[in-house]
Order: sequence, then structure tokens, then C-alpha cells
Amino acid sequence: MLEFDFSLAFKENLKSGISFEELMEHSGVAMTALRKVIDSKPGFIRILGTDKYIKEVEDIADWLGKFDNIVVLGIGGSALGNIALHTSLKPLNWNSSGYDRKGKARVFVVDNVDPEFLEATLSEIEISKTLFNVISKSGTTAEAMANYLIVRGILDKEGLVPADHLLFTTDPEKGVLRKIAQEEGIKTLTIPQDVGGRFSVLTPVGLASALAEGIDIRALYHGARIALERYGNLEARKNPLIINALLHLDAMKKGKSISVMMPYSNRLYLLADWYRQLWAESLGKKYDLDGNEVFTGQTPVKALGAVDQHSQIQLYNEGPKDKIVTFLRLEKFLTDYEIPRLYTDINALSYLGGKSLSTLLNSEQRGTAFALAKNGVPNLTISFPVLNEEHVGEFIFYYELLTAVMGELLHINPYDQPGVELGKKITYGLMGRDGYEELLNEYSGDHWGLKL
Ligand SMILES: O=P(O)(O)OC[C@H]1O[C@](O)(CO)[C@@H](O)[C@@H]1O
Repeated sequence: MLEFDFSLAFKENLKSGISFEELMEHSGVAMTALRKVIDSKPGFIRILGTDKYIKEVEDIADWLGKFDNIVVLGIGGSALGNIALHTSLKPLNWNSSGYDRKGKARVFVVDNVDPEFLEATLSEIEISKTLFNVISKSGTTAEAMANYLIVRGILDKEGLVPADHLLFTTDPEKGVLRKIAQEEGIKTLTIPQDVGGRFSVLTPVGLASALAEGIDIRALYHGARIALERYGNLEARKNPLIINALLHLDAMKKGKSISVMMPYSNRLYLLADWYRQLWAESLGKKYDLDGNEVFTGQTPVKALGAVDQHSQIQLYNEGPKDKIVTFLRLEKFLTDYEIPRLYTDINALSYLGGKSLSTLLNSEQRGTAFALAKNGVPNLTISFPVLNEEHVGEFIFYYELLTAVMGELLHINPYDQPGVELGKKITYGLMGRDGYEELLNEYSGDHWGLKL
């Protein structure tokens, strides 16, 4: 199981902030919020009660197994979970041509509409040995649809049968992808209607590409189910979810508007990207549930240890006291190096000799955590004993549940994202979509003022 260390989050060791006992004065409220979230069974909890979505993906396992490459075309919650599973559970050189994948697929995720990015991916793969998994719950997201149309054009041009190379992962009933799939006999997977994009990694959204690259998706679910059992039932004082929720709430109240997630592992790094969307879209809200303007939220920032010690830590230690930091660390790496004992007479080098590289990395994490504490910056550490499906499943579900509980404590709706709509609509206008002419007139041209 994941281990949580909150020692450097409280007044006892920080000399500022809140004490553990003061925090626990609010434990009743947090426990009520936790119960309320669990009892209301939002989609991301409901799916753990069934193997339906695992089976849906396993049913097409043989077909998935025929492809050398899976290219996901999606964005936001329809991409970040796939990226997080791929990077955390596969070796970093998995997609390299020389790597022995034992027949499993390479996984690429094209989540942007940068033409150079798309070209870089397409030039890596043989189209005839590739499955394009178009993932979009709404089936209307411009980025995913534009990339799909380009790929579709290429399939047509190459004379390949589209249905042999396409999989649509979308809403069970609505949207254009569902309609096209029905008309053209394209295989589909379901995104349950009650699961929003950023909570959907444990639905077919994340499971199909994971299965194709040999990730044990049942073990992922096992980890998530253990998390529900553990964090859903532990008493407040021993519950890392309750403590973390109250800590972040207290931080927000004290103006700590930035939540940094800093993994000390390249494979853990992109879990922090997944977390950014979850925390930002779920908690960044203008209105509370009573319609009051609250402009709440906390800006999630990702940093990589030890790299960003040499880029960000100066600011975190001595800059504005507006941050709470969560470190992720890995106790056992897939591989390690012993640093040779060379230059034994040079003090600046000799202490490294005989130590493993991972010992250095984890010592740097500990050193940074203490340094932040000394500077009054609250921080906590989540340790992965090893990086496997159970722990990643536990981590994912822990953060989904934590986010929902935070939404409850903030009295906001953590499941919607109205703030992303206006930008999308103006883009439709600028791209000439029918029905958006007024926005085109308002936002095109140079009448906005200062342009140098
Ligand atoms: O799966 P869809 O509908 O293409 O949406 C992709 C992403 O776009 C958003 O709706 C807005 O950014 C996210 O919430 C969602 O994950």
C-alpha cells in the first residue's frame, strides 16, 4: 500500500501553520463529507462495483493484440490518464524501436493539434499495423475530431479499411462518433455517462491502451478497490485522505493558492499531469452550490525531482508563502546503478562512491522536504514501495476520492467545467462553424486594441 508521511505538514515541525490537533477539530466535517461522497455513489465509485468495463475491453483483447501500435487521439481526460498509465507502468524506453516488448503494442497519445507533434508520431509508426483509438466523451471536441479527420484521410488515401484501424471510445448513446460508428461498422467502447473525463481513466478510456501494452488492468482495479476500502473506512486520525483534505483546505483558507506535486521519479512524473487536470477543473469554480460567487480553487503545479531543485526550489523556499507541496517518491526502482568509487581523494566526489543512484535521488527528496519545512512550507510525502498496477490504481482512486471530498468541503460541484466553454465557442466562431457567426464578428479583426 501507499505510505503517507505528514510529519512536515504541521506546526509541530514547521514552527508555523496548523497543528495536528487543531486540524483534527475539523475531522467530523471531513468524515461527513467523505460519507456523503461515497453514499452518493458518483460514477467513478460506481464503476468499481462491476467488472463490466474491464470485460468490455477484454472482449476485444485479441483484436487489440494484432496491432504493433495504438495511437490515442483525445485530449484532457481523454488522454491524460492514458499517458499516466503508460509512463508510470511501462519502462521509459517502451516505445523505442530496439526495446523487446514481447509482442505487446507501443502506445502513443496525440493530445494536441500541433502539426509537428502529429507528424512526429505518424512518422514513427506503420499505419497498416496501427490502431487509432479516438477517445471523446462528447464526440465534439475540436482537437480530437481534427486529428481523427486527418487520420481518416490518411487511411482512405492508403486504401486501408477504416473499420480495421479505428476504435471509437465515446458516450454509449450520444454524439457524432457513436453515429459514425453505427453507420460505418467501427468498433466502440463505452465511456459511462456518469463518469466525467478527468475521472475516467479506470473506464475503457484508460483500460484499452493499457491492456494493449500489457498492463494488468484487473490489478489496477484491485488497487482502486483497496483504496475505496481503506480510505473510505479508516477513522479520521489514521486516514490519509481526511488529513490531506483538511490540510489542503486549511492551506487554501490561509492563501496557499498553489498545490505543487513533485515526483522524484521520471515514471511518476506524468501522474502529476493527470492530477493537474483533476484538481484544476474539479475545484476551480466561480460559483458555489448556492449560486454565490466564490472564485475558489487551487492552482496545481507539477515539478520533477531532482531536476526542479535546480529550477523551482529557490522560489518554493524563499518566495511567497502560497504553496503546499506533495512529494511522490519511489522506494524500489526497476533498475539501479551503483556509483563507482573513483577520485577517493576528492571530497566533493568521494562521498558518492558506493551509493546507488536511487539513494541519491531519494536523499535529495528528503533533503528538500526538510529544507522546505525549515522555511515554513508545509509538505507531505507519498511513497510507492514499488511502481506496479496495484499502487497506481490506489493512487488514482485516492486522488479521485480526495478531489470529490474537497469539492464537498468547498461546497462546489467538482464534476462540471463550465469555465472551459467560452473559449471553445469563440474558437468555433473563428473557425467558421455555423451558428457562431456573432462570435466571429466580435473576436476576429484588430479592433481589440494594443497590438505591437
Ligand atoms: O472527452 P471529450 O468530450 O472530448 O472532452 C475532453 C476534455 O475536454 C473537457 O471537457 C474540457 O477541457 C475536459 O473536461 C475533458 O476531459
